[in-house]
Amino acid sequence: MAALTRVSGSVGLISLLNPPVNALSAAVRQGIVDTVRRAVSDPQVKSVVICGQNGVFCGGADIKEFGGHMSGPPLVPIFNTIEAADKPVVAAIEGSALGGGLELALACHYRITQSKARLGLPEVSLGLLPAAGGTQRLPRLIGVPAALDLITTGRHLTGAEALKLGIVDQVTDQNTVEAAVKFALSIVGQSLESRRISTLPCPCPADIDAFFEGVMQRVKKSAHGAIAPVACVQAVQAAATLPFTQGMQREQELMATLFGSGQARALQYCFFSQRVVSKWSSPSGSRWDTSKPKPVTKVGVIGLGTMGRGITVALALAGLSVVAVETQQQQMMAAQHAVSGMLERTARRRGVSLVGDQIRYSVELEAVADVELVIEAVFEDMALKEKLFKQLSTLCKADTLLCSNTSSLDIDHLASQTHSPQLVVGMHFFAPAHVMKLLEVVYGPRSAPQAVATAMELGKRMGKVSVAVGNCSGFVGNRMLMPYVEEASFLVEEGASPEIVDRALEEFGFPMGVFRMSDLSGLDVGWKVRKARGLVEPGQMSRVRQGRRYSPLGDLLCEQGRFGQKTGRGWYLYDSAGSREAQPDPWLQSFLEEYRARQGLVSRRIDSQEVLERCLYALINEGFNILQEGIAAGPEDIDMIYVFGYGFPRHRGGPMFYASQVGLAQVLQRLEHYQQLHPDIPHLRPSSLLRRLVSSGSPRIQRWREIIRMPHSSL
Ligand SMILES: CC/C=C\CC(=O)SCCNC(=O)CCNC(=O)[C@H](O)C(C)(C)COP(=O)(O)OP(=O)(O)OC[C@H]1O[C@@H](n2cnc3c(N)ncnc32)[C@H](O)[C@@H]1OP(=O)(O)O
Repeated sequence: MAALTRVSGSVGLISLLNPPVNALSAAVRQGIVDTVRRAVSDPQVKSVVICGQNGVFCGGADIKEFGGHMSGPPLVPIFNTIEAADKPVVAAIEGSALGGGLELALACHYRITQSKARLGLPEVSLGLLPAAGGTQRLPRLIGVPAALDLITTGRHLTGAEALKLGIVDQVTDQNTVEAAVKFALSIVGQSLESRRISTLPCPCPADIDAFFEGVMQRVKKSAHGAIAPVACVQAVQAAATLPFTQGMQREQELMATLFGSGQARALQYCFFSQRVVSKWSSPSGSRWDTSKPKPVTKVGVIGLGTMGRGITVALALAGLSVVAVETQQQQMMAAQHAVSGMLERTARRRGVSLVGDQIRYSVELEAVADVELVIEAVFEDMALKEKLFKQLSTLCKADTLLCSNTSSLDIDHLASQTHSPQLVVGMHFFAPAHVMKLLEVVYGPRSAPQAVATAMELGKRMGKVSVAVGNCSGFVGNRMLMPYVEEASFLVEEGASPEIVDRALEEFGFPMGVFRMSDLSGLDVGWKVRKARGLVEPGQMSRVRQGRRYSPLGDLLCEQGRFGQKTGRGWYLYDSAGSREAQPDPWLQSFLEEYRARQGLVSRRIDSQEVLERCLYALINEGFNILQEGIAAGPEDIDMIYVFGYGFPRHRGGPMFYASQVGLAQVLQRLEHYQQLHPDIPHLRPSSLLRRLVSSGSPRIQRWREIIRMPHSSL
């Protein structure tokens, strides 16, 4: 798993051999031990270069090994041996040097990198910390603030950025291994004293205690309950305050705590789930590996409201040509101005040059006649969309893909308006579309595999996590959201306040609770949807509609003009329209008291456990229904939708993984309990798939797909 050859007479070239990313599996670690020993003891070898096979240096520790019994030599002594070698060792970094891969490079005496290579310590995103000396060597090399930034965020740097920070010694656009070999030849015989990072003092800010106190406060606030970022700060603090050996001990202790935690398991599940969802399949048998995407260079976007603007920006940033269409000149000009501003800000933040000249604006629908793919982003109005799809089907090229950004409408119905229903899919983006990572790609029974593959591929090019899902009202994300939001309203009817509900959900790890989120996105959005479904009865307070329990609270607030942040009042009170500082509203409290009195509801004390169980288990239960119906191919699809689109805390793995950790039997038992108390709430009725999984012994989540596919009685 690692090979040693002698090149240019005296350079020992060690190549890591573990495709695709040369992860540091037990065999690779053993290979490094053996090859380093041979290189160091060979008198003909005067210097050493370590590289990775196939243009990738090393993707870090083998994450697959984390779940089982770890065997083979540990990394820390291997890296210490490399650093202590009396011959210069040079890391030749191509592709990626991540996690243990970068720690290996930091143990070398010199680092040479390709300019486009990706370097970083992303362990925090796996619920871990860089525990092969990364938290102790990096601050010594580049100083505490810069190291903290990289270690607590896990962000990747390019080779060029790494040079600026002082992580690498040289960047090359030529053959990196050849450059490293040449460099290794040039440094033979030079002192290595100053090149052993573990021996360097750690450059620290002046008032170190105050500095770490401030950092810890910031990190805790943005971690939303994740423990790894906090442990990363503690480990770097050890580098700043302790000698190297003691710092390493502290690093190991902190790692041991993280390693066994449920959070690390959840985050590692997310890592693999993100890759699982890219390998999509549909019940019709089409699959990612048998469906070839169509090449797309030019995309039309119809409707330049908030969503259309964000989609236009995301497409332009991905290097595609865009034809952006609005109906009126004035709206088009306003959109053009807004898009330019968004592009400018994003380009500045990402440090890339400005793009924008590949966007053409028009008020004529015919402008999209020659594009390969259209994304419709007009108002959520079926009649309007029907008309548009009919027009597009006539004016676009025969093989143009027609996609809708609808968040809940029937894709199949839209497809039936066109001459080629097989070329219609949903591309459901999340606001702001140029920022949010999630894309739901919605296929109908008639969607061609190539149409799905093309939308998935386009999403990938736009940097999205694309998840293929079946067609149903609300698809996966919004369909599951409905019971979650409804439960929150029922709890408020029964005695909770919006603050109690939101606090419980925020302590669980959501960046915002239901009501703060509703105020942010606008209460009128859900009101419109409920009106379209015939649920709204103006001025009425009845709590049963369409044969099931209904909370009219949201409608009543809208009738008062309380639309949330934009009107300065919603579930909370704001200083002014548009302000973000939510305050509890005494008016709302009296309104709720009066409402409960008129409904004959006796307010009771509701604790955070009930909030979590009722909101989350209702959401999870709908997830099981979705799995059972084949709308989502597996629990990973649902979890990635919730993590990337709905702020579900990543360190909990997503709703379905969370359910598996709580225990399916427990989830079932609590749903049964609440269903008995609230027989008029259908979404608390346990899904038959949940029952089936429990009666199959609650298998590991990785086995659910298999059980879902097994033929079963519907009784
Ligand atoms: C004592 C502890 C010391 C150190 C701790 C660590 O090092 S933890 C690991 C830290 N490293 C990472 O987090 C890097 C993870 N990998 C990536 O970010 C990307 O895979 C990478 C390297 C940038 C390559 O991206 P690319 O898009 O080219 O490929 P993809 O992500 O699809 O990966 C290809 C397949 O390789 C598998 N894989 C990647 N990294 C690892 C890894 N570190 N361990 C095990 N397996 C890894 C990945 O799952 C893909 O597998 P597949 O079966 O094809 O889906």
